[in-house]
Amino acid sequence: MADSAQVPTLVYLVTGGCGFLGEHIVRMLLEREPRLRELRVFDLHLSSWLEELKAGPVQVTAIQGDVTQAHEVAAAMSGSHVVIHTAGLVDVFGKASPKTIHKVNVQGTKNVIDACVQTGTQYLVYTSSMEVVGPNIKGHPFYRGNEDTPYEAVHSHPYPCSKALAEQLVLEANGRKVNGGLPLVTCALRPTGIYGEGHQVMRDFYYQGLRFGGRLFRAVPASVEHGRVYVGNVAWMHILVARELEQRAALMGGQVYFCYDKSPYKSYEDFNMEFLSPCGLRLIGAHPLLPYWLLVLLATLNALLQWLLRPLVLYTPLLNPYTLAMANTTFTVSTNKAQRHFGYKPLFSWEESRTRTIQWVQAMEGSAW
Ligand SMILES: NC(=O)c1ccc[n+]([C@@H]2O[C@H](COP(=O)([O-])OP(=O)(O)OC[C@H]3O[C@@H](n4cnc5c(N)ncnc54)[C@H](O)[C@@H]3O)[C@@H](O)[C@H]2O)c1
Ligand SMILES: CC(C)CCC[C@@H](C)[C@H]1CC[C@H]2[C@@H]3[C@H](O)C=C4C[C@@H](O)CC[C@]4(C)[C@H]3CC[C@]12C
Repeated sequence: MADSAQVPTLVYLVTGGCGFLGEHIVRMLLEREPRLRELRVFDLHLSSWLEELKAGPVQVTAIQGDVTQAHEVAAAMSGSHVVIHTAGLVDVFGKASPKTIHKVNVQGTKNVIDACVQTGTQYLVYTSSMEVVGPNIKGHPFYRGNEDTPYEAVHSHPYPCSKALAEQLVLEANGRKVNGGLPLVTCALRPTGIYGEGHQVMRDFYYQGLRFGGRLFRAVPASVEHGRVYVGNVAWMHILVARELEQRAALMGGQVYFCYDKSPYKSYEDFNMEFLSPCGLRLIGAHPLLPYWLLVLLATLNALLQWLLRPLVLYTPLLNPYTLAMANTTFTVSTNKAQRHFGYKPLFSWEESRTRTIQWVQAMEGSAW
């Protein structure tokens, strides 16, 4: 990569750049990567906010494309120095078929790697997921673990299976020769549950609360800790990794990093209430209102209904056996690997992350605020 602080020379491509995380990465790159000459935003669905970014000093190129189409990926990537591959099908609710999830997340990632090789793009940052590790199907807790903590990573759900396979492809591709003879340098970032402005599941919980007269009902014990990380800090980690991969290729190439910040360890619901309480919602119950066996029954019923109704309508409630197991299994990380390897420190404090997220909820349409 060229090294001039004055003359912007670099071309970045962000796949999935119009998604929840992708938008934060795109906006932050424009604000905080002075070496950027062109930013290519590749997504299946292009958002209208991209237009306003085109007025800035960096050339922003919007590319409507599909990662499952190898030729579209290669055409978009030609001449780029760095690719941040964040496009993915995030589905644990049964909206898409297992085959589609595999195609987008695994074949899509393979196409990105092949396009790097074909076009000579040397640096690849992949957005993986904590789910590559767990929670596993046995519900084993992962308590304040790090990248080296032993854990039996066994999955059955299509989403974590696809993320694990894709991550493996990315890590194995490290060191492959790209067009021109230089080695490909790859690494994978594993966010825990991301929150912040634009988070769809938070939006769903908020509207569900409004429908129940400003109340949400506790379903998960407060003692179960669920790892969460602010979207701005996840975006910042991607930008730092992309920036440092060249200089620290030997150290960082082929590595995985959990995404972390100072967000507190809490249960999924208690954590959400950090934002939803100041917006007028209440979480009812110090303990789960329904016994666990009944929740399992309801989740199973939902899964059955989803299957029965599939020919007529897509029924995709938040509660299903997989989401229940996720919310009920402690999974938290405690690590400083990203700081040691590339100097990461969270850009946003917990207080800033919280304030920004609250302001976003308060600005939502139909807000009780
Ligand atoms: N949201 C989380 O809590 C979380 C946690 C860990 C990891 N991740 C990972 O982060 C990445 C981004 O997730 P997100 O929450 O922003 O999801 P998102 O759905 O908001 O964004 C994904 C983007 O990818 C695009 N996309 C989907 N299929 C595509 C295709 N075939 N071709 C091109 N673009 C396509 C979508 O249009 C969307 O803009 C994903 O890879 C996901 O696995 C998310
Ligand atoms: C008991 C129910 C009422 C509560 C349901 C909550 C459920 C919708 C939440 C709980 C945990 C959430 C997942 C977790 O934060 C991590 C990830 C990893 C990421 O790669 C994609 C999103 C995902 C699966 C979250 C989805 C929503 C979950 C399952």
